[in-house]
Amino acid sequence: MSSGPLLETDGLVKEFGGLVATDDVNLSVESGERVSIIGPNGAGKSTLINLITRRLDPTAGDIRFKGESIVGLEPHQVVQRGVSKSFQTASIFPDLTVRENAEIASLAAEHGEFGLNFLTHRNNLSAVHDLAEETLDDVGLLDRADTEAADLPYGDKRRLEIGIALAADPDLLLMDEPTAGMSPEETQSTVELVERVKRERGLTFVLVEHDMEIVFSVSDRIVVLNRGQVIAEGTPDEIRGNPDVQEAYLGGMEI
Ligand SMILES: Nc1ncnc2c1ncn2[C@@H]1O[C@H](COP(=O)(O)OP(=O)(O)OP(=O)(O)O)[C@@H](O)[C@H]1O
Repeated sequence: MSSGPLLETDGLVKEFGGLVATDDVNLSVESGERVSIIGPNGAGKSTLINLITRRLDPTAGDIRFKGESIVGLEPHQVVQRGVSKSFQTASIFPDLTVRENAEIASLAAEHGEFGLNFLTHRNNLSAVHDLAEETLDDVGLLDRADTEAADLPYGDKRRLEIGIALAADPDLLLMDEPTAGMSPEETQSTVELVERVKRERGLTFVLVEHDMEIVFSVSDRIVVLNRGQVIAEGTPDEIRGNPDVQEAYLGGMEI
């Protein structure tokens, strides 16, 4: 394992037809760092995340995790290397209980493409059980462990999604708009959850988020994308007053 950044993109480009969604992005995330990616609609934030998780193939450039290129890997292999993604993905199995969902997530990270054979053995795998239990406790769902996931209220489902991502015990957690569609109360409790996990697990994360209050409260560093390019990066204080950032958001939100 190298002593360089945990995650590094090098000249990363993604084109869709004639549209350049990611334009020569050089992103670097140190272990233990919390980085938020912001930018107006269509700036390329989700594309960048999907490139890192290998849901999309880059047109050019490289992505290194722990010093090794991951561009040739399948999505599940990236998870096994230690990258988890939460939100905006249908990661929950609705017919299974909350606990089973968390256990499957830890199994999947351990074993890669999982099959039913792992499910039948899950009760013997105490490490998997313990990690799932600990994770449900972290996300405040332990008392609902035996509930079918489909029966959870919306906010709890989103917490379970975080739990599923954490149950893989990731070195890097990617979060794409964790509070989208949430009520103010659910948003508040998700922010508290992210802050607690940040504190207790010392997790490295990359967050895509429109809500500036959240971004400014949880980030060590903010990277601003506009039309696929990084136009600014810095601490929350540096970004708040940056004229290029204000310009990119003109007509959009005040930050
Ligand atoms: N699969 C795709 N095929 C074609 N164009 C795409 C595809 N995915 C994204 N795009 C385009 O790439 C650009 C960047 O989109 P992306 O979703 O990454 O932006 P974003 O910053 O996440 O936006 P938002 O804040 O609205 O979610 C947009 O112009 C979008 O229309």
